[in-house]
Amino acid sequence: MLEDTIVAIATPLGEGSIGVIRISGPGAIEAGRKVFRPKKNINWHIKDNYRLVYGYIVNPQQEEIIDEVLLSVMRGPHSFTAEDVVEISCHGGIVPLRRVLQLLLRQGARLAEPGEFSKRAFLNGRLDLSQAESIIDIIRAKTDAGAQIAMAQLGGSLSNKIFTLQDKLLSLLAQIEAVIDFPEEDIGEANLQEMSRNCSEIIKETEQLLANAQTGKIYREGLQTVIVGKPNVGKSSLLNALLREQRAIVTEIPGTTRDIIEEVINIRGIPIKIMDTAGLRETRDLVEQLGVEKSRELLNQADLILFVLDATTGLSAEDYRVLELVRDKKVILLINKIDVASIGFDTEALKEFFPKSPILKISAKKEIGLETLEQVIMDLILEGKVTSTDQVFISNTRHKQALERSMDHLQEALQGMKALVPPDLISIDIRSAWEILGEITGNTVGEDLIDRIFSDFCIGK
Ligand SMILES: Nc1nc2c(c(=O)[nH]1)N(C=O)[C@@H](CNc1ccc(C(=O)N[C@@H](CCC(=O)O)C(=O)O)cc1)CN2
Ligand SMILES: Nc1nc2c(ncn2[C@@H]2O[C@H](COP(=O)(O)OP(=O)(O)OP(=O)(O)O)[C@@H](O)[C@H]2O)c(=O)[nH]1
Ligand SMILES: [Mg+2]
Repeated sequence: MLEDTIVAIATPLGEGSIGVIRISGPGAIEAGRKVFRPKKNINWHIKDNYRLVYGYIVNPQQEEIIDEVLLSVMRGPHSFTAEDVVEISCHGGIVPLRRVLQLLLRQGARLAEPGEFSKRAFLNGRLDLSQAESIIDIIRAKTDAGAQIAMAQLGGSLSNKIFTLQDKLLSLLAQIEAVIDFPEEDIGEANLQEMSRNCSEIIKETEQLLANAQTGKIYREGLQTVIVGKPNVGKSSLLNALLREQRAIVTEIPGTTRDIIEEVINIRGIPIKIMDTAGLRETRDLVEQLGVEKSRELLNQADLILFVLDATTGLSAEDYRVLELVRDKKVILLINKIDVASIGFDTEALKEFFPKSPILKISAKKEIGLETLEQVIMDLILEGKVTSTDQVFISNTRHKQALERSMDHLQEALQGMKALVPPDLISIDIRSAWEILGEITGNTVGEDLIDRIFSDFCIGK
């Protein structure tokens, strides 16, 4: 157990109906006792946890009433941090909260670092690392589905999966160690086959987890969508139409947009981060050049490209140059300005270039075809999969990378078995795979990583 007592304002600073201050640690109850005057005389050492008591926060030196509050005591280990916790619900304004906080700091509590309550819950074994990380995902969830996935993770869905994989790795390791311990016994063919089978099984399960990582990430972080195309095709008009707001400047002059304009829209529950970019072309204008450069960089990180073409001009060499840049991306081709289009657009040529990409005819200006576009975006994101949010989702890049590294070792081990590599070498890979999986739940991580993860949390969390 940690020795010091921490305190923080747990609710956002601003005008609210109530604001909560949370104290945790061995001195929490003592600190609370010194500043709280219950309205009715109660025995402070009440045994019933979770009782809400009405009273006042009083500056003990001056007998000055600072706020009218409700206070609760949660004795460790039956609390969020597994330590003694006191919560004070004040009136939700900056001044009462700050004054109560100051008062508690004078009683020997220290200001909590960001994420320190959750970190204590982790260090005290109430939550593992992936569960603790899910808390921040719940807070930052942008949609219902995102929150649901994070809640499942808080419930231990991912941890359980990882523990199962780790168990299987340990069994495999035991098999291999047996061979190492008794080197005189040849690794029989049957034995070897079973080890390979078990290893392949674990690889398959890891693959399955990784397979939905992309969808998980989208639910968690939203979909990075970039609108691209040559100048003047109507990219900014499209952004405005999707936002239903005149956000970006639209003119008939090619090269209007220079900076990246970023907004989030909500398409049927999935957060879509839409970025309007400078039209891609060779240019002598320095400012425009920088914009073009930024657009190109953005393309690499994009999950989805909305490629805008101009129906009034038809396909040009310039279009092809830009199309070339997004060849290996998820692309939706939009033929814009169909409200005035006179030229027949050669969609066959486009289809050849992008056989898998949907082609839609729209008018950003007249708002034609936008609903279809939203539907197509949804279909493309979910890839026709009916995603039920109760499967185990990998949504966090840290978890995904750990799985991938673990996978590398598993592949190496499997190859080793097939190539009759000495078993002690194979066991090193299996051990590494096991250890890396432990980074997800936190049973094999260093202090540095733990500090880094929790410092990303908000203050008071
Ligand atoms: N006021 C308040 N609301 C809150 C929190 C909090 O700390 N304070 N939470 C914080 O983020 C979340 C709730 N999380 C919590 C998780 C565990 C325990 C807890 O006391 N667990 C004990 C007792 C369980 C039981 O009664 O069975 C335990 O696990 O031993 C409390 C809150 C959201 N709402
Ligand atoms: N008729 C018609 N005109 C459109 C449509 N969409 C855009 N325009 C016009 O096309 C011109 C360019 O529109 P923008 O949205 O600024 O084009 P852009 O692709 O953002 O241009 P840059 O920022 O310069 O790359 C403007 O005059 C728009 O009004 C459309 O669907 N129909
Ligand atoms: Mg523009």
